[in-house]
Amino acid sequence: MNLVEQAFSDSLNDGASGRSSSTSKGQENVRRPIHDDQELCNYILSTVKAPDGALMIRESTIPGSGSGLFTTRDVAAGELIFTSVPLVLCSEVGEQMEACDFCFQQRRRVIHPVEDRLLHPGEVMPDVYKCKGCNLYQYCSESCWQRAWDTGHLYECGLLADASHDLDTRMLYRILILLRKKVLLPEQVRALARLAHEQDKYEQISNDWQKVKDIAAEAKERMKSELDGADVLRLYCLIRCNALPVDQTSRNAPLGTAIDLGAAMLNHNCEPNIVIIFNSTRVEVRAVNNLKAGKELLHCYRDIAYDCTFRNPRIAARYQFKCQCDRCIRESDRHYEGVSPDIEDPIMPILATQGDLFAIVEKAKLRALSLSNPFDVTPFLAEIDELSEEGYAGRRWPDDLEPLPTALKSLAALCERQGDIINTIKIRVKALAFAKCRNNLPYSEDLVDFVVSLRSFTMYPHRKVLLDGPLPKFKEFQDFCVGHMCALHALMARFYGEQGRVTRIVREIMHEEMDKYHGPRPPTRAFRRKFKASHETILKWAGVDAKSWIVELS
Ligand SMILES: C[S@@+](CC[C@H](N)C(=O)[O-])C[C@H]1O[C@@H](n2cnc3c(N)ncnc32)[C@H](O)[C@@H]1O
Repeated sequence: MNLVEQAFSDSLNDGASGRSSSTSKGQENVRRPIHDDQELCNYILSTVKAPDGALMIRESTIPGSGSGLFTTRDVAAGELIFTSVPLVLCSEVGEQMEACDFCFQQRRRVIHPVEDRLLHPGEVMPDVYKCKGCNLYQYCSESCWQRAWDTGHLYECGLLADASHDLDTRMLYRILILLRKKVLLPEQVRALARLAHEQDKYEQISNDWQKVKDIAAEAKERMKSELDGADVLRLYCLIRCNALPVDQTSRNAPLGTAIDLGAAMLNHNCEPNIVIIFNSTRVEVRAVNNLKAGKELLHCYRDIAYDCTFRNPRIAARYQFKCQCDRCIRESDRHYEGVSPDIEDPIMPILATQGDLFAIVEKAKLRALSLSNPFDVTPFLAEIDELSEEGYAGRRWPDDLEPLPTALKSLAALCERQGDIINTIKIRVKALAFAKCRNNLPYSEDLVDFVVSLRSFTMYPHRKVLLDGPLPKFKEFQDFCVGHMCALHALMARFYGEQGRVTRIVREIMHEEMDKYHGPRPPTRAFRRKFKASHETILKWAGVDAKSWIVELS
């Protein structure tokens, strides 16, 4: 074992009062809390950039959840709390993946990955560059590949033949090789080794414990690690508990995963008070609410837009805890209210409908992508309606309950691909009106897509369909578009900061839109009145109740 591996192993075993029961029988494995080790806390806090003394690691306010990260100053909504550069990053790979394993620029959204602008209609990104050695990792360009090679890929490339596509497994390979080649520093790996791992819970509860052990054993072999097999297994559990999705949109399609010491101190709540944005490879943590000094910073680990029936099993499987926050309790209670007495447990039929809704979208995708068939969205919308009628354990599926809004958004995206702009807008209006929470990243991303499609519609006032269809008038679409642009800009400033790249892009298109607009200026009362009336007309046209989507323009 080299010095770095030794430091890692010593710290893994020093952080616990004993080894895992699987490695040293009879000894209980109790992890020493991070907040009890001031030196470690100081080191972790030194890895993040925050105003002096603005953060603190203490015992979490969530019972039984160990340590947590707290702000020691008042923070306003939208303010940057800290930034950091992760210790290790690892990108998704595979046919559909476009993530660059060096710079992690977001290529899968309507915003250009590096230039400060939206993509032009039909604009496609250049092809990704695949490493010729491993034929696995992908890069934006040869120069990104070269930089990735120089900073570590050269050590792992030759060991990755037929390697797993699973992200956690590749993160494990990568960390093992960085330890072996002493790319990480001893103080970094000492802190890494002290992160939560929940190995005992995995071992007792997880159905795939044998698989977990096999993956760790294969990783040790493949990466020629000299760490003890038990330490490699612990490292794998630790990755699963702490890896942060590299996701600039929170739409469940991360570009990869990252281990960041500061972010690894954040505990989970389904109604988070912070948001994490990846700006290329940099982690940016912002407040979503005004936070008083002394408040614990809480992040939603995953699936924020989804309901607890979908979100909780995924969180439990990965992080080994059952979330008991107020939102989970509210959502769970709702499923039991008003259920017919002959239904023993409403959860099973609800899960079945969730699956069926996803299946309709898959069918629509196949249909839309098949060359032989012109795509008509109507039968799929009808199927969704039919399923919704009784799908909520014999009652009507609630409009705001996922995956209904997501299914509609997916159908709208298919319509957009086919150039069916009217249905794109109509279905998107419906999906956004059904959104349950309008204070999170996935919603802001949906709003970006929405205003972009609206803009492409309002750009052409003489479009035939606007002149003779039974549609709201062009002016009403314009009021609607300008109002939503303003709402989007305010939301972006909160998530990305006033000077964030995405906020600047949105601001620019908002100004372009306003330059063409001849009505009263937002946010005057006259504009707000006009916007409200046009909003109601368009929602009615899309078949939704105006009260279901009220936009406050400030
Ligand atoms: C990324 S770490 C967060 C820091 C961790 N609390 C620590 O002491 O190192 C994730 C782990 O924290 C714990 N945790 C986070 N949020 C929790 C919650 N809401 N309820 C219970 N445990 C939680 C779980 O053990 C989870 O695997």
